[in-house]
Amino acid sequence: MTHSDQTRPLQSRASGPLTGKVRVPGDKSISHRALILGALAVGETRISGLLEGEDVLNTAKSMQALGARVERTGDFAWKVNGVGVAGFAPPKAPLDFGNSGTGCRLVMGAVAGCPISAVFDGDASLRSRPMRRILDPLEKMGAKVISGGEGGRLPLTLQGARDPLPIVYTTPVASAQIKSAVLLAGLAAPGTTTVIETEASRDHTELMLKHFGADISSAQEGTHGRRITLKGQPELHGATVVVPADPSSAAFPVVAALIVEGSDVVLSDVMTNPLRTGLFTTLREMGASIEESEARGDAGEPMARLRVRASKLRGVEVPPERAPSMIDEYLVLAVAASFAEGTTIMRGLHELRVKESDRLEATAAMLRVNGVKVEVSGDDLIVEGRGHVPGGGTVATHMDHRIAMSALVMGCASDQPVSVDDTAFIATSFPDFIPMMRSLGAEFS
Ligand SMILES: O=C(O)C1=C[C@@H](OP(=O)(O)O)[C@@H](O)[C@H](O)C1
Ligand SMILES: C=C(OP(=O)(O)O)C(=O)O
Repeated sequence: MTHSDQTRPLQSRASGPLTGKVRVPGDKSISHRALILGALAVGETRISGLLEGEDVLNTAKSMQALGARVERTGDFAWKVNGVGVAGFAPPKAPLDFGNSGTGCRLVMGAVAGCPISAVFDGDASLRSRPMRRILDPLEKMGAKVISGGEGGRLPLTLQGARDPLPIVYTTPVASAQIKSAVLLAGLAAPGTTTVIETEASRDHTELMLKHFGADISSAQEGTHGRRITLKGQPELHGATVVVPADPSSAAFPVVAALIVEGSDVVLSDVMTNPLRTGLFTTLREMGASIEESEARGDAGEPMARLRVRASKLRGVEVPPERAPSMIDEYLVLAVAASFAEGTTIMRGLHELRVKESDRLEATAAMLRVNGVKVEVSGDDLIVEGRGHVPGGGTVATHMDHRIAMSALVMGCASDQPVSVDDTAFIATSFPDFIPMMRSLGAEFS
């Protein structure tokens, strides 16, 4: 899906208490993986609660272009009939992943294990993001880059391996996308593919591979790392996947409820995989009232109901080893930190520089233009909280959904309204964000 070129500005102003019960959309990481594994399995996969955001819809289209049958059977309900491991057919046209790093990089891994070539492309944001980190291990496994931009940038043509080799690979940065690309290519290789990460990243690929019948195991490596071992050439069977609500999307109403006085908001079915909940841990350390109940799980992914009540927050120091478990949440944490009393120091954020935008600089700019004192020091972000935010600024979103949503959350409680230049990219991950926030009482106009 190509993104609409029309920009959609919006303003957010302080409202009365936010109240109500909502279910944010399905988890983006799990939605991509359900479609990809469904396409690599034999038989039928049924997915409920799929995120119908642009990023995931682009992955669905790419699976179809590679030969799987992908059908929408109802609201958030999808059916995939797969082609089997290494069974992708050559796509007739370039695969367009729009704004989505996850879709593009995971599908590169899956294509690398098939004897086909495919053109990978995306929007201006995705074209600027590094792909060498994916291509390096895939080339070791036998895939080849036929053509591509500088530093392996999109658009590029990848030729998959006829006889993929299993490898032992240590990821150079904590990245579930790198890990997943290697594991998906490793499905087609004979023998054992091993990925070692010195800091554990989200493990949805491992959990879902197991759910689809792969022989995969994971062991502790050092203090914070993991060693993942996958036996190649399994027969993956179609499965039923229930997608829990996305904690990275829940982050926005959670922070809004914390900073708007008198708020009391309930979020159902939020995924609570510990490799995704660093934001909730940090907010609790800051004094946030976030109560968890109705804990349950499906296919190894835990979920719970969260009740969030407005809270007085204080500044904290966030250690660098927590970064992988909240990598997409620092923008909205910086908003919470702006409303806290005292300094919040977030350490080890180098990976934020290579997301949909340079999120380290973009977050600092979002705060600065709204009167918050903030500093970027190397890879650290330092926010001086003063208990209130002046607001009054216009935030540049840089084709980045999470900047747009964070800025709108900031405006929910700032002294003056906060404007954003473009909300269009919110549709990549949280298409109902604006109406859902309004249903809780937010004033967006
Ligand atoms: O694997 C995934 O689903 C994701 C991994 C993370 O990226 P990295 O692997 O680049 O850290 C995260 O930022 C992204 O939103 C989703
Ligand atoms: C970084 C993100 O996604 P992706 O890498 O898939 O574009 C995100 O959703 O914040």
